[in-house]
Amino acid sequence: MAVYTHVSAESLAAFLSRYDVGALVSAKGIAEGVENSNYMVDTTQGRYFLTLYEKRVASADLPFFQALLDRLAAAGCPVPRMLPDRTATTIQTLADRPACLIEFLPGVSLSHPTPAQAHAVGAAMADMHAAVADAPFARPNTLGPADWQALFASCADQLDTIEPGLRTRVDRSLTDIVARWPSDLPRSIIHADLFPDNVLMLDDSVTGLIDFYFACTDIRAYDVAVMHTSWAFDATGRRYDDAVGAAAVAGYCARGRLSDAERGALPVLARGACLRFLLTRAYDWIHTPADALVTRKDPLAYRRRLDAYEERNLFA
Ligand SMILES: Nc1ncnc2c1ncn2[C@@H]1O[C@H](COP(=O)(O)OP(=O)(O)OP(=O)(O)O)[C@@H](O)[C@H]1O
Ligand SMILES: N[C@@H](CCO)C(=O)O
Repeated sequence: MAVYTHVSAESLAAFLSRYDVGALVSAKGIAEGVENSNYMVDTTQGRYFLTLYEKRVASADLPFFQALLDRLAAAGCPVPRMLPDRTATTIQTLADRPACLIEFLPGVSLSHPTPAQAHAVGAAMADMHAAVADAPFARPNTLGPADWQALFASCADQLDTIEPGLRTRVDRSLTDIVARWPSDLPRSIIHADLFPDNVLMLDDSVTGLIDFYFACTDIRAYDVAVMHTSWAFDATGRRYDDAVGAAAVAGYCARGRLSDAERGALPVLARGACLRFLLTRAYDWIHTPADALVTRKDPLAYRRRLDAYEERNLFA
């Protein structure tokens, strides 16, 4: 359960009193998620989402996320805006953490998406990219290829405790992927983490794109690759669903465009995505304190995906 920071009812009521959102009725820690502490907050006027930002979100980046969400919402993308209080302050401090009150969106995250649902998500990603095409703000990717070596070094000694041979396995792919990483593909602001648990859906419609806290300026097709790695496999990374993977890419191309060069790069971009999530999951696996109320995500689910992308071209 991702509640690292506990907020007392008294401090939450005082926090809410800065907003025109009514009075606190109830608040519940949200079990999903591993990065931040999240609460679903009900007031006398409605339902809101409260996020306290933890380790991987730098408070200096919050104005970027706020501007991005405002821009996407203005363009009609289904994203939750960060709400301003009565003094127009959006980024607050609560329980010694940066914190924001956020719009609550309807929908549920899928565990077993169908091709039609994956198609809808691909299309929503293309709309998102179009909405930020000329955005006047940017953020570097702090979990891109230039960072993987340091991330690897920070957990290399313990990787074999997760699975014998994992250190050598990761090292081999890391060197090869970084050497092949494309440098000339179109870049834009990307979500960089559009997993099924970061998309809310009702039937085949996308009702929410959430969790933009890894959004950054990077290779646009990398976003498509991240989506493919997370939507086209089951949670364990053992079972690949070609129809779902193909539908996600087709949905993207129905509303956006992938050049031949972007398409040709998808296999190496997907391998890079696998490495990124394998490494952050491994880091968390090793460093999450035993008493943290969080379910650690399995790094091996991404080692298996990495194997699959290295065995054959899943975009052919
Ligand atoms: N604005 C929102 N409206 C409704 N539900 C939301 C909203 N934001 C998040 N949720 C719900 O809360 C869950 C956790 O949120 P989120 O994914 O942002 O957490 P996180 O800790 O940043 O996690 P992770 O990076 O692991 O995905 C989501 O899976 C979703 O069910
Ligand atoms: N979506 C990521 C968590 C954010 O880094 C994962 O499933 O590993």
